[in-house]
Order: sequence, then C-alpha cells, then structure tokens
Amino acid sequence: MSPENPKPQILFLDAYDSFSNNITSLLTILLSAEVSVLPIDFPISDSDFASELSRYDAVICGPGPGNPYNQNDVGLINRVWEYDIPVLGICLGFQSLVVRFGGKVDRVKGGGLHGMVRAVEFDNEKEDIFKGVGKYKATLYHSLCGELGRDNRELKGLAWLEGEQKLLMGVRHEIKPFWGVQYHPESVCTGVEGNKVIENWWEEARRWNEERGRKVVTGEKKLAGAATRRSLLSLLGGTEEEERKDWWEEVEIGAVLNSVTVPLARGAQVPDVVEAVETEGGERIVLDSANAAPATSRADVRGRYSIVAAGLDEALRIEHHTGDEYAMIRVKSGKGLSVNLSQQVPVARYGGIWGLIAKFQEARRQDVDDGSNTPFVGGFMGYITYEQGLADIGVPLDQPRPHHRPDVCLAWVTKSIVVDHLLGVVHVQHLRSTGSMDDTWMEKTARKLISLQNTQRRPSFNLRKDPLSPRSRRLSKSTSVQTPMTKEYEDKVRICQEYIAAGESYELCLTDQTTITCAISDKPLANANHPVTPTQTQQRKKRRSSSSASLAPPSSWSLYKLLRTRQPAPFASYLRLGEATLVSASPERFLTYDRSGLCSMRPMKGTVRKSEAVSTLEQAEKILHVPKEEAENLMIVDLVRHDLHAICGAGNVTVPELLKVEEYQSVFQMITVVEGQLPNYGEKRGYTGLDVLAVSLPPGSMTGAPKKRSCEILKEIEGHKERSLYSGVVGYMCASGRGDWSVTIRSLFRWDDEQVVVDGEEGEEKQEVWRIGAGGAVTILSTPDGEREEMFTKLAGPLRVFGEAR
Ligand SMILES: C=C(O[C@@H]1C=C(C(=O)O)C=C[C@H]1O)C(=O)O
Ligand SMILES: NC(=O)CC[C@H](N)C(=O)O
Repeated sequence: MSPENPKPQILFLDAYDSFSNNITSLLTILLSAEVSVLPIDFPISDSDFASELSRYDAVICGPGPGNPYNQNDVGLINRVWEYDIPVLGICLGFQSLVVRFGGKVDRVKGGGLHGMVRAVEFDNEKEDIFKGVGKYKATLYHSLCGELGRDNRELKGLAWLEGEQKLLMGVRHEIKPFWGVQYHPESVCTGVEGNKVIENWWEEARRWNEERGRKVVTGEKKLAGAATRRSLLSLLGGTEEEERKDWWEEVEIGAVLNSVTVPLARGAQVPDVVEAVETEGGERIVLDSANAAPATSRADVRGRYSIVAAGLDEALRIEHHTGDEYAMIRVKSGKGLSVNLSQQVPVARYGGIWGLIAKFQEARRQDVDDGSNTPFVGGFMGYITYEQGLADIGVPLDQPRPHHRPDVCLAWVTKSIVVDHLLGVVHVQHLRSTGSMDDTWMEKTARKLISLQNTQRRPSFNLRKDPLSPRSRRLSKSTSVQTPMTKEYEDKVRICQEYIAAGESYELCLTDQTTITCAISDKPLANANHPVTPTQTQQRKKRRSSSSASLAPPSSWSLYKLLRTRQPAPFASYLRLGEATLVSASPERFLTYDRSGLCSMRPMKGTVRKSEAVSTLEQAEKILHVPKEEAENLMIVDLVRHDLHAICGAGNVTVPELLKVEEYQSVFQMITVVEGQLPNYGEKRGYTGLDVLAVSLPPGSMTGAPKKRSCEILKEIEGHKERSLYSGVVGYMCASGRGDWSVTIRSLFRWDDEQVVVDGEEGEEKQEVWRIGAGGAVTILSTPDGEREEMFTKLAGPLRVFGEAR
C-alpha cells in the first residue's frame, strides 16, 4: 500500500476456473482491495513479470482444472514462487506451492471431493493466518491433494480436514511470504469464519511488506486487467448521432407502442390464442408458460405470462453462424409485399455479434414504466445454440462444420400478443414505426380474440379432431428411433469420472442425442432462406413402409400441443424460425432481467423421477438433500455466481434461494436462485441484461465446472457431435430492457435441411430428422447405471409424446 494507492493492490492469477470472479469479488469487498487479473497463460518475460509484480502488494493464485505438475495448467502460478512478494495459493495454487517446496501432490482416495462441504481443523492460538478463527466448514473442489513429506523443512502444515482422511488444508512457507489453502474460501457454502483467514493473510502480507520496506510501484500501467468486463455498449466506437449508412440501421427506429387489452376467453389456452390470430404453416415463436393453469401441475414455478410473436414474416432478423465473420440481416417482406432484403454485416465492426445486437437494440430502446403489466412490448425473440456459447468461452468448434445454419437467430418482433395468466387478459401490442401503414392489425387481432370467447371451447388438444388420431398411428412403421446405447452411455460416464479423478473437471454434464426419422410433417415455409434440399442425405435399406399420402403426419405444432399438455412446463416454447423447428417443455430458467437491472438465474441440478416410491415432495427432498445431489447443485451455483460477477461486479451477487426441491409433471428437481444487480443501470452505454447473457453461455447447468475445460472434455466424450439447439437458450429481450431465457432441454428439434432418403413402397421417400438431447451431471459419486437411467428419464417425456403422436 502507498499513500497514492490507499487500496490494497492485489494481482489474481487466473487459471481458467469457473469460480475466479467469486474470489476477486471476495477480495474486493473483504479487503477493500483493487484486484487486477492476469490469465496464467499470459505471455510475459521474467523481467516484465517482475515489473508487473512490483505494482502489487500481494498475489492470489487461483484454483483451476488440471494438476500442478503440468506447466500448461499452472503457467504463471509456477513462476510466482521465485519472487519476493506475499502470495496466497488457492486449491491448484496451493498445490503448486506444495510441489515447488518439496511436497507431493497425488489423487485423493475415492476420486475427489468436489462440492463437499466439510469441517476444517486448525490451531487458532498460534500466530498465523488461522489465529482467532472460529470453527467453520469449507467447500472443497479437488481431486488431488498435497502432502508435505516427513522431512520437509520449508513448508509447515496449518490446517487439515476433520475426520478420517486428514487431508492437508492449509500451509505456509517457513521463511518466504507464501501461504496456501486447499479449500475454496469464496464458495457460497464456506462459512463466514473463513473470511477471517483471508483477513489474517492480508495482515501477514501487509506486515511482511512493511518490515522489508517493500512498496508498491505506482504510476505505471498494469498489464493485468480489471476483474469485471466492460459493457458491450461502451466498447462500441462512434457516437449515437453517427450517420446511419445502411437500410437496416433505419428499420423500426423511433417506433411507438400501441396496445389494446382484451379479456382472455374462459378456458382458452395459449395454443387457442395462437390459432385464433395466426394461420398454421408459417413461422412462429411462442414462449408459453404452459403450466400456468393451476390444475395442470403442482410445480412451484408458474410463469405469469406467455408471449407470442406475430407478423414474423415482416420482422427483421439477425442471424449469425458461429465461425463466420459476419451476421446476416434480413427482411423478407414489408407492407404485405415480398422484399427479400438481406445484408452481410461484418461483426468485427461491433466487437462481435453481441456488440451488433446491443447496438441494434439500444437504438430502439423503449422506456416503459417498471410497474407496467406487460413483460414485453416488442424486441428480440429467438434462440442461441450451444455452439455459439462454446465459441464465446473460447472452445473452438471443429472445422469445417457440417452445415451453415444460424447459431444465433433473433427476430425483431414488433407485433406481439402477451397473455397475462394471472389477470386473465391478453395484450395485443404493436410497436409501430412512423412509416408503418399497418394500423388495423391490432384491432383485427383484438376482435379475433374477443370472438374466441363466443366460440365453443374445446380442450386445447383434442385427440379426436387433431391429426394424431389412432388412424395415423399406422405411420409409425415408417418412423425409426435411435436412442443412445446403454452400455456406451455407461462407459462414457466412467470416462467422465476418470477425468474428474485426474483433477481435470469437478463435474461434467454428459449428454447424448436420440434421433427420430419420420415422414415430413411441416410444409416448407414460403420464402425460406435456403431451399429445402437434403444435405445429409443417406440411402437406407429398402424396407416396408406404410406411409400414405392421404394420411398427413401431425405437424410440429400438433406435436407441441400434445407435449405441453403431457409435460406442462413453466418455460415451454414452440419455434418455427428460419430452418429451425423447436418443440420444448423446458422446466429450467436460464436468466431473466427486469427493468431495474436485476438479473436472476435459476440453475437446476439434481433430478429424481416420480414413481410410486417417490411421489411426494417430502420423499423427493429426502433423496435430493444428500451430499451427492447437493454437491452437484452447489458447483453450478458457484459457477453461476462467477458468471454474474463478471458483469455485476464485486458484492452485487446474492443467493436468495439455495438447494430448493420443486415438483414437476414427471420429475422432482433441485434448483437454486442466484441474483445479480447490474451496476449503474440505465447509464448511457452502461450494462444491460444482454451483457450477462453474452458472458454466461452456454448455460453452466449443461456444461459442468470449470466450464471451459469441461466443455473441451465433453466435446471429446460426446464424439464431436454438435448439441445444436439442445443446451442452448430460447427467449426474448424486450426493447424496454427486460428479458427472459430458458435452457433448451426436454425438447425436440429439427432442421429443415436435415433430411434422409429412404426406399419406401412407392419409391424414394424423403424423411425429416428430429433430435432429442438428454443427459445429466456426472460427479465422482455418480453410478453409470444411475446416470443412464437419469438420461432415459429425461428423454422419456418428449419421446413418449412423439410415440403417441405417430
Ligand atoms: C441435461 C439435462 O438437464 C440438466 C441436468 C440436470 C441434472 O443433472 O440434474 C437438471 C437439469 C438440467 O440442467 C437434460 O434435461 O437433458
Ligand atoms: N479447484 C481446484 O483448483 C482443483 C485443483 C485440481 N485440479 C484438483 O482437482 O485437485
């Protein structure tokens, strides 16, 4: 510390862990420190590293995947021990310290203690970092552990794990200013007494510097960066008033909200509303709180609103294929005429695809009163794939990719219908730009919705009238289903556990895909971006097929209607957008943000199938409140806190609900709510919910922790198959700043360009390909058959519905 720099200056060496931002937040708050971050693979010479270190009072070396003997895993951490500067190593950092000064690091018995919360034992009378600290439990995230060896004269053990396995939990160097802890002080489940250890360490570090007259060099630019990201908008060059050059930059600028509210017809469900106003066969986005009706489910989460996009054929669309240097901006039609405008826009101009989207949205921002009863007045609706998320965290995709589909597809929706299930009303809304000629849509739509009231209500899904009648079941002979192989899946679980035992990952969300090929259900879209040509055509052996032209298979919309009644879910959705069709019964919210900048994430981890033996919440709680399941959830909670901290910054993330069990139609799930407040929300060029979305994909509950290394490992184990829409997100970002995104799970999807050719009775026949992804988190305590069963449980819902439909 120096007079010019009253705040402690701390350097954090980041080993690409998914908990790093939680540590920097803890240090910033607890020590009122200024924390700067340098990744462990930052290329830097010894002399530059020495100069960089001179700018700090102390260093913290972070946790991370891998092991301390592998130089690539520890990088700069292994080099810091050569300098005279106070250091605290955490987990991997601790292990590096042990190895550097004569100790050994080996695997712990049983393969790892990830997410376990255990009591730490120490002598709190002796002078050192544990002095005066009361008893506490700490979260562990390690598979490896340090041992000092009998004649180690350099390091001294300070703390151990209570119980049989007396694993080393804390050390210090006898002479040098180096300390280390094996546990994770920043975890939400580490007791607050643990904070005293950090404060004591800082006191020791400060004293060491003072005694030696070591002063921080000030006034020179640090190579390390800030702990939080800058906002997407602040990274954009140019001014707001900058001349708009391209046609698309003018689209829907200065629009004004018009809306009319009508009562929701009694007994009408979201599909009835959709069918009353839109004709089938076109593009469609329906974000459906499918369990809103009290009778459908006892799940705790019940969405209040459902949002339907209208007039999609005229909506501007931003599409981006991950790996391309450009985004496609398209408008298919306008004022009732086909225009087919499209333009390739280089994303580098905006710092990437998220910058482009942020800028587009900011120019169309609507100020809506926070007390407003509509979550969405217009704005982006669409999907983002898992692969876009991979690219965002620096996991390269295999090239060449087997297709050229959009990984980000967002439509700027200006006509929308919002169902408020709580108040029993429907808002018909039009965000009308000045040039718009269409002033009758709202009235016409409202009239249709009112007349819905007068029509005889029938259940939203009627097996007799819908094309899913028993007659059409004959089609099932031409449908083929390929589920994952039982043994192969179990082997993959074992491989995951081998990676975990080696310290490479703490938890891996293993998944696989089921493919279904069947007769083509949806008519091709008029004005499709790409003609429907089978790109993945395969010839199959001639086999009997009973398909008949007169028996049309059920459309994806019919399939959706059946799924939403069989598996009512708070985040259900139906999308037919461009080449993608998605039929989803997702129970999992990824991220929502409101008009005051409050962001909330809801990771779900821990699943138990409903059965006769487990039919009540109390029974499920007994099964899920066990160390294995809680650890699974906790790891993702700490990961999600890290993702939120990256934008919300130190001290702005809380966990209002931890490890809560909820009931759904066929499963019980354990969830946690993590919240973050965007700092200085509403400031010009400040943060928006999009910043959080962009930094936290792919959803941590679908990857495991640490995210990056886990995704790399999963890519190998899952055989380099793209997960595509599955494990991605679907949702909206309102022009008013609000947004809500669900994790795409418990769903079926298909792409128009994926077709196979089979030999039917009447010659060659094209078939479409549906995919269902399913999986679960593998930890060291998982059993291969338990994981296999969990995957099949999750697969069963959508698959059964498909079976019923065909
Ligand atoms: C992987 C899936 O689900 C994810 C994994 C869960 C788990 O491991 O318990 C729970 C919810 C999802 O985050 C899936 O549904 O396919
Ligand atoms: N959290 C960590 O730093 C883990 C360190 C090491 N990879 C282990 O598993 O033991």
